[in-house]
Amino acid sequence: MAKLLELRDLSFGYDKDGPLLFEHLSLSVGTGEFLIIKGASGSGKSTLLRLICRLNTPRSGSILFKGRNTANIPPPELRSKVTYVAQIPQMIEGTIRDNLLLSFTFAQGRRKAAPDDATLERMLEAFYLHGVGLEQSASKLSVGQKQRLSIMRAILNVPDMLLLDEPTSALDAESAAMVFSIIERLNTEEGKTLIIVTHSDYSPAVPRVRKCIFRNGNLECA
Ligand SMILES: Nc1ncnc2c1ncn2[C@@H]1O[C@H](COP(=O)(O)OP(=O)(O)OP(=O)(O)O)[C@@H](O)[C@H]1O
Repeated sequence: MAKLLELRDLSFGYDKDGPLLFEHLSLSVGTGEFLIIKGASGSGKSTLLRLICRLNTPRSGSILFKGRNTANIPPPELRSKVTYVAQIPQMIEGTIRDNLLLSFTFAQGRRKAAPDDATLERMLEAFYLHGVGLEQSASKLSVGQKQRLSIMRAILNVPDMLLLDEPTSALDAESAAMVFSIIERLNTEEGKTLIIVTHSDYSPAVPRVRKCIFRNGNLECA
């Protein structure tokens, strides 16, 4: 199986000279894998996702994406291939269309064709955002609606890998099931590699799932 992502002997702590949150952490993720990461609150799950997309910098060790050290990949380029969806959805001031097409306003995103309104509207329906118009202000949406929009925005970016941090934490059971089914299709039909942090009992119905637990600074994967 081709390695897409490799964490090698990674150590990280928030304060330069302070204690380490984890050390000697290694992980290999193959193309098309579906990783679920669980672990107690504060164990370091979000930090790990943030390290992978260069929102944090390791104290030591390296992260390789397609064999390249991510320290040498400019963040916009890396994030167009490895897209992170934060636990607390972030919207820019503007319409829902502005937010969905955000990546296409940057040089990296302009290389891809921006989807038209009809495509965006079909996607809003698929994400149970019926009645939400593209011209509407994004700031007036509920947290659960923003959470779904931020996942849509990440998918529109057409990354190789999606890092989803508790993607359904603000959703009711029905909406959560719908988001998970979309995520599973991305994996099984489009071959996207996924790493999902979740506290839910979610167990995906996909063939290449791997479950990991973050515990005492170690990532234990089945
Ligand atoms: N910006 C920061 N500065 C300093 N410490 C931080 C920062 N962000 C997180 N931490 C600390 O690092 C540890 C790991 O945080 P992280 O958010 O990665 O945990 P988590 O496993 O994702 O938790 P949760 O399940 O509650 O989201 C926690 O002790 C947290 O307080």
